[in-house]
Amino acid sequence: MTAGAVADLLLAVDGVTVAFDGFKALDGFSLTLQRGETRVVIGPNGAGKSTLCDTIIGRVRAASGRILFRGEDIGALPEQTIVARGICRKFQAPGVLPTLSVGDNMALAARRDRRWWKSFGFGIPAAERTSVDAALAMIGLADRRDAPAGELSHGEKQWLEIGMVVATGAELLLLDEPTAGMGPAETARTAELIRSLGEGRTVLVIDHDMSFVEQLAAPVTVMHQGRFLKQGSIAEVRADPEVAAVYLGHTG
Ligand SMILES: Nc1ncnc2c1ncn2[C@@H]1O[C@H](COP(=O)(O)OP(=O)(O)OP(=O)(O)O)[C@@H](O)[C@H]1O
Repeated sequence: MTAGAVADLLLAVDGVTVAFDGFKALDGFSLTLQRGETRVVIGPNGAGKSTLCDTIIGRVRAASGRILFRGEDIGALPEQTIVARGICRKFQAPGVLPTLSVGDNMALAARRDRRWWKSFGFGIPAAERTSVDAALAMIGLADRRDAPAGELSHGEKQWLEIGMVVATGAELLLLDEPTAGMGPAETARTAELIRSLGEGRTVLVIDHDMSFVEQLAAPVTVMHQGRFLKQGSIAEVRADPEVAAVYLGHTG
């Protein structure tokens, strides 16, 4: 690895093992992410993808191995501290507050001062308003700003939540099955949205919808039984017989 590559290294999952009652959900798993990279992690059910996200964000503890974010070991930090350092996770199910407006959901996510309940209702700082406006425009919901978030379609709620993850200002975004429950048109729009996140963000996407993964046009890491199996373009992993045997063969 060159000196530049080391300087641009944002996340290193280094030989991480996570055991649940002796069962290894992650088994010496390693992965590195460069700043500005979008990476897709795929693998069959139970491969350990969600456990990987849980471990990065501090919800699950590794029995061994290290997780380095910006070169610092975050493996023992509480989830809140990890989030404050710049990692944000979007879960499969949308977690927007349905009675609040689309704009207010976004404003909450954008608040740097987490004591929002003290200041909410007294207006939001100009810088945060700008990031709220930018995030609403990015997800294509600027004209729904005043609508209660509960009135959005399933896909729109997922996009709002992706926008909220972006509005937090986190440098590393973990997107866990962002197309769950979506049809083809919404899936295509989601791929476009994630591609538009561009250079400024580092994004780790977990999914097993192969048409979505193809549309993301990002490097793919394949997991199997908690272990690293392969890495490459979607075309490369699709053509790999070992991958086909454990995963693609099952999905057609
Ligand atoms: N809290 C837990 N306690 C016990 N076993 C768990 C726990 N969490 C996950 N596992 C097991 O660890 C393995 C990996 O699960 P994980 O959810 O990470 O896989 P996944 O690749 O995300 O699967 P899916 O695609 O089905 O979401 C599975 O066998 C699962 O049953």
